[in-house]
Amino acid sequence: MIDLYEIDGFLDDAARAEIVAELDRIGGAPATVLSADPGGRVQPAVRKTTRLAVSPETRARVRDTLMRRAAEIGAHFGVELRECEDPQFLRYETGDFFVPHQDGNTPMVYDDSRFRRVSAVIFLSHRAEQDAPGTYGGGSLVFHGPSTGPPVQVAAEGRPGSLVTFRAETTHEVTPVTHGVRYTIATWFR
Ligand SMILES: O=C(O)CCC(=O)C(=O)O
Ligand SMILES: [Fe+2]
Repeated sequence: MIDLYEIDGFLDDAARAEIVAELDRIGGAPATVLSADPGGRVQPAVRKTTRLAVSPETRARVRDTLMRRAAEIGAHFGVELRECEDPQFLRYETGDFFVPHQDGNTPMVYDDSRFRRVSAVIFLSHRAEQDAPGTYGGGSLVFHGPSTGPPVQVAAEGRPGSLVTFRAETTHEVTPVTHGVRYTIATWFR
């Protein structure tokens, strides 16, 4: 079973629109992209997305909103969540993706990610089959069931302003974006 805990309207529409406007502004200025390589792309075979450097106020605002729901989210997963990492603001353009991976709490990797208990993704953009301004296509956040069982795949609804949380060891991917720009915020509760 894939255990997802979703909160619709996690960000109200005014807050969501303000964040999108800020991301649109930053997205046009490649110099502000946080990344090791000059193009702002990391490990292109694994992941193609851009992390945007938003203002400290916006980061703090999103983090506060997340922490206000930490007890509720932790109760769902039966774990105590004390803190969350600095939220990452992600921009996926046409062709961008993130291959199946786990965010943490997995025996495969022994690094700081092992302290991640619950992953959280906030959806900011409108999804639409047809290419229309302000929408994106493709870019589904798809969860995969345990490799020991029959193949199970579940896609998040991804309504704008909604939050989806899942155990950090749950395998998930973002399928390639086919048109438009997809913005999400990702963070991890510990
Ligand atoms: O953008 C998303 O929907 C998910 C991002 C993700 O999986 C990650 O940053 O680890
Ligand atoms: Fe992830």
